[in-house]
Amino acid sequence: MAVTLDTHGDPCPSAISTCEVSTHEESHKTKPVPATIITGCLGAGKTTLVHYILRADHGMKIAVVMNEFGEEQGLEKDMLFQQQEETLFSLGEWVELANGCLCCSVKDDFLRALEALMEQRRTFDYILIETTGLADPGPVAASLWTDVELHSSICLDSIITVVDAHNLQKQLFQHSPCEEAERQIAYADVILLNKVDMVKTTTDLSAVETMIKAVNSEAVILHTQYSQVDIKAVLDRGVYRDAVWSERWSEEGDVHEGNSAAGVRQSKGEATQPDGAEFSDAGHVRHGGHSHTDRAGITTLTLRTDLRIDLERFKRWMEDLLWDEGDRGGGGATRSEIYRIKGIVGVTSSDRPHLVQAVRDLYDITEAPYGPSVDPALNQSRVVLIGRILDPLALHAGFKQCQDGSHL
Ligand SMILES: Nc1nc2c(ncn2[C@@H]2O[C@H](COP(=O)(O)OP(=O)(O)OP(=O)(O)O)[C@@H](O)[C@H]2O)c(=O)[nH]1
Repeated sequence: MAVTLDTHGDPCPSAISTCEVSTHEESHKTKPVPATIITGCLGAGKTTLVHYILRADHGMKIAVVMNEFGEEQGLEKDMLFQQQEETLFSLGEWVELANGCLCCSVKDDFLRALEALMEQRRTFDYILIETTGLADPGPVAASLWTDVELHSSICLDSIITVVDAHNLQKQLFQHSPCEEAERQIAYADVILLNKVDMVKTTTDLSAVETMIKAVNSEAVILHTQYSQVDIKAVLDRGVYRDAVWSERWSEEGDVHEGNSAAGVRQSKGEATQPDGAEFSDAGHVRHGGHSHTDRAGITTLTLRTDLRIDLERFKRWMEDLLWDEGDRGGGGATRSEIYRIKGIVGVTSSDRPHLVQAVRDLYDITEAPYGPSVDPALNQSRVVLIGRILDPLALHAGFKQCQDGSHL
């Protein structure tokens, strides 16, 4: 179906097709496949939600499109499969998009990936699109509508924003806010107010809810722990089935190419740090530098080693990174700000890989229950740091001090 565009380039409401969830028995050729966008700040619980949906008993095969920062590529999938005893029964396809945020620099890749995915449409009934924590969901949603080819085969179902109840206040108001937190809330049809277990009092929780409502009073707000939610609340909501969506987005000025706030911010943030630095440390720490520089100056740095990690030293290093407010790693004003850490590390005390997670000041290191994986890539420890003012030399040096002499 061709999309009729109005004078602003927005599809006319009358041109929007309806969609229903298809099943294997029904024709995959004719019905558009519903797609839900899952967005939310770094570490809010988006992947936890994707995993939860993949394990749930909804009878659908799900294709997952995951947008990660370049050097994170493969890590989420490895972490997922380290934690699952069996293949996830509802996983249809898994697509990863790296090297940027799909709301801006990988938008073309995103559309191409969706087109390629649709060639496999018999293998799934539903699409989940997980954005990076820094994505603006507006352009992502808009591109699902404005791509003529895709529009006939995929229909946007809803936008789910996962909010970290423990960190929202910092993300919205502190000196280094998650720039997109507000937009992600603004676009949400459903907000999972997640990590409620980490909020001490009901008064604190109400305050967080008030902050959300100040940005978006229309969205359905659901309180969750580990993103556990009634599946019907997040899949096949059909929010955009009859939605007059163009009014909403044209008012916010996001759909027009070359005129969007996202486009302006994208150019501002490029190359704020030197890229591609290669580090060699007796052949063990093999790669450094970073790949993606975010619009807000947020970068990623991947640390790798094929030496085993001393867990106690590693924990101390993490605590220094996450908790030390003092003069560490370059000192004073240039101190790194770490928002998110993910990793898989081989440790001296166990043959199983350990999964590392940190969100701002909280971290968690757990032994993988079903490892070690046969994946040769896991003969290497990988720790991905996402933050601002990352100092590669200081961080590599700190990571090196956690390493033991023995190889993985
Ligand atoms: N205490 C607590 N921890 C949670 C909850 N939900 C998720 N987590 C933990 O928070 C960490 C981050 O969760 P993820 O699902 O990876 O977050 P994400 O939004 O996908 O993170 P990015 O992809 O980096 O933006 C993990 O260690 C989760 O186990 C929750 O409700 N309570």
